[in-house]
Amino acid sequence: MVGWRGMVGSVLMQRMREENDFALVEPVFFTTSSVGAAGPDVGQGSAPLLDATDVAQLAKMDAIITCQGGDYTNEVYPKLRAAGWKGYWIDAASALRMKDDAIIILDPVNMGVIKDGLARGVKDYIGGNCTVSLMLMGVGALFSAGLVEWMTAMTYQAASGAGAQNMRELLSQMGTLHGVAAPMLKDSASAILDIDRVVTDSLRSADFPKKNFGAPLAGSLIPYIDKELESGQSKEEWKGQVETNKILGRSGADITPIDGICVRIGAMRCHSQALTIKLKRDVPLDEIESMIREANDWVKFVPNHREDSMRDLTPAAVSGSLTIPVGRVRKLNMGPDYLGAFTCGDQLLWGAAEPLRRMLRILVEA
Ligand SMILES: NC(=O)C1=CN([C@@H]2O[C@H](COP(=O)(O)OP(=O)(O)OC[C@H]3O[C@@H](n4cnc5c(N)ncnc54)[C@H](OP(=O)(O)O)[C@@H]3O)[C@@H](O)[C@H]2O)C=CC1
Ligand SMILES: N[C@@H](CC(=O)OP(=O)(O)O)C(=O)O
Repeated sequence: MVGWRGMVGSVLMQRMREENDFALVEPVFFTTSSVGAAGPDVGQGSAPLLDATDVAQLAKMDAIITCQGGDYTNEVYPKLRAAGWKGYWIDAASALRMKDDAIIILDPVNMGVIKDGLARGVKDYIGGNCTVSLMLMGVGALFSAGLVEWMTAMTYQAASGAGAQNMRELLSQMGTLHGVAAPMLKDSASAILDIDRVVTDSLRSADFPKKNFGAPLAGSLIPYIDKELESGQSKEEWKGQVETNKILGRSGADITPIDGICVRIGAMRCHSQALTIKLKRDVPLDEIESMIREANDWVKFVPNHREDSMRDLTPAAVSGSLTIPVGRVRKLNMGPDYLGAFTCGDQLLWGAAEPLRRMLRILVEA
């Protein structure tokens, strides 16, 4: 295990402990920074941490799970394969995702693709982009049933997707804004436009804490995630179509067009998405509801009512859980084959750590 103490890695460790996964394997812990320090005790005693760049040590492993990030993958993976290592590489980073002989893992949606990969001797199993995985956990059944002609996903992505430092910075920004307004908030007679003015001045001030995001997020939003591409899409937006189709095992003429605009908002660790789905035919809403409900054990269909939506379809309700609520499901004004939906999910769980630990189980149980 590499990258086990970072943010994604810590969630992975927590889930593996909860599910007693460590009892099934002989875990060996690596580090890029603290070689020789005591490794975690996951029920088999603690051993000194090994060097995560030592190819000879890594090559002794049957499988490597890494949450260390794309730079690490790009540095170490080619050396390991060049040294003849034939083990399984399970990775949270995007670096190898679109490689021809890599499978993007989301087993409740694409177990068939994973099993086919194992049978063909594929050795690289990579976690998908968080928004893509969370969307497919919610409405993947409609894709699998061949009902989707195209889809747009307009996202509302949490600070955690940008990293641990960004979660801290979001809270610092919130604190700063509250700080400038606090004296006036205490005075119930103060004018709301005066409060708004000091808050806006603070958002625009050079001192506002934005080193990590590069822009205010609290009290604002950031309509761009990941790198800029020549297509006009951000890289996060580009991933929507290529990764969804790859997860579903579709290529060439079978590809379903997907596009949208990805936006960072001030949630902590849950990504939300507003979906517009062009159906290939007019499917009754009760059939759509059944398909979504029955797709997997984690999806939760939320009736399209105000109270249910406010209670169950929010980052506050979902954070820290594996539940994927799908709600606001209704036919849009454009016609009976246009479906609207809203979904939300913890991007550190189904969006990052959970598919990795489940892949390890699939290997152990194969
Ligand atoms: N953030 C996200 O939402 C998602 C991230 N990913 C992928 O996972 C990768 C890892 O992301 P993330 O977990 O956010 O990265 P982190 O920055 O939290 O952790 C990465 C590494 O930093 C090192 N590190 C140094 N100082 C500390 C410290 N004080 N506490 C913990 N770790 C420390 C650890 O390596 P060491 O022990 O070797 O020092 C750790 O494994 C990303 O690069 C991305 O590719 C994938 C999906 C979602
Ligand atoms: N890009 C995602 C997080 C992430 O790590 O995605 P990917 O695994 O595709 O690089 C976000 O910022 O919310």
